[in-house]
Amino acid sequence: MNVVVIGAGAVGMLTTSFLAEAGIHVTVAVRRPEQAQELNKVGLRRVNFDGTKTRSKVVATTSLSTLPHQNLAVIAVKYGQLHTIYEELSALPKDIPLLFMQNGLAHYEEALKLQQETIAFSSIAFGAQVENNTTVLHRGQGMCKIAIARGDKTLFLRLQQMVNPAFPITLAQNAERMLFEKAVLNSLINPLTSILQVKNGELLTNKQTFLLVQTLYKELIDAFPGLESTVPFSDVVALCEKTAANTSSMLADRLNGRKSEIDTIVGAVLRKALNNGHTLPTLRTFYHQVLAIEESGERN
Ligand SMILES: NC(=O)C1=CN([C@@H]2O[C@H](COP(=O)(O)OP(=O)(O)OC[C@H]3O[C@@H](n4cnc5c(N)ncnc54)[C@H](OP(=O)(O)O)[C@@H]3O)[C@@H](O)[C@H]2O)C=CC1
Ligand SMILES: CC(C)(CO)C(=O)C(=O)O
Repeated sequence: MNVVVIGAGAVGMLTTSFLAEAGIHVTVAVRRPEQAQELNKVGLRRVNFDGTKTRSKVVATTSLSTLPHQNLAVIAVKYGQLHTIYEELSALPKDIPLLFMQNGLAHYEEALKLQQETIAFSSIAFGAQVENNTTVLHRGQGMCKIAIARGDKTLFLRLQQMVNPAFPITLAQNAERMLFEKAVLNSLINPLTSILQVKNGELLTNKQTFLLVQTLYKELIDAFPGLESTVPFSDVVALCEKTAANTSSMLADRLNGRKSEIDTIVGAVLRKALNNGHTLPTLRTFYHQVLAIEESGERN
């Protein structure tokens, strides 16, 4: 099987590493020539939770259009970078399934406008952190849920059987609902970790942050009837525990002076709640705090 992964950041490198380990021929499409050169020269290194290292041989390119036919394209750039690749994605053959790995909700409608026959989305409950151009840290084992919004699921069933138990894949039914539930989890974790500059695990171990997570959760379940049964509080705790050592993607953005995904994650949840007549004052405060930090242009 030939798979191209677009974007060799935290999620892209981790996914590439596990796919390559399963015997899949993976090409990574990156935007910086120096990253492509390094990956082609030394391969991709994954540091596992126990400190062991796994090295995979991958092919890296900066040109998506010159690739031979692929069985799947995995899109692992951030939401804010998607607009830079939509044109290239539309130029890919219609029969190449596309798998979008972003957190948040805004990409859902946009991706479905592409011409490809099979469009799938994922909801990731693992942690990944970039160490350098060729090294990724696996920072918490968790499920990669895939939901096929349109098209054929055969390829994803094959993928599910091929990969490593350390990178479990499960198929979900309703892509939009799956993304919403993940956006709720991210709304509980990401803004707080970014504002307070703490790793995910500290949200549980610090009594004050735990209280804030509980307050946010209460607000969310009041606004969305039924949410308590599909995203029980125990899932929030489990995600923080499993990714305890991870720097959330929103904190990673802050530390690297990049614009975060606050609007596609928290902004989207706030807008949905407002449609139900709920303003979510605590979450709204954190939303504006993250935006204010970004607007200040701070550099760490
Ligand atoms: N990190 C995590 O633990 C988790 C992240 N997620 C989600 O996964 C998605 C990806 O996040 P993450 O991996 O952390 O982000 P990163 O910033 O680590 O990676 C994004 C990568 O995309 C690359 N990129 C940007 N534009 C292009 C382009 N035009 N062509 C090729 N590559 C490009 C960037 O390249 P460059 O290095 O050159 O800037 C960067 O390497 C996000 O939506 C995030 O919310 C979900 C769960 C966990
Ligand atoms: C799974 C989790 C919470 C891992 O940190 C994540 O989705 C993120 O960082 O964006």
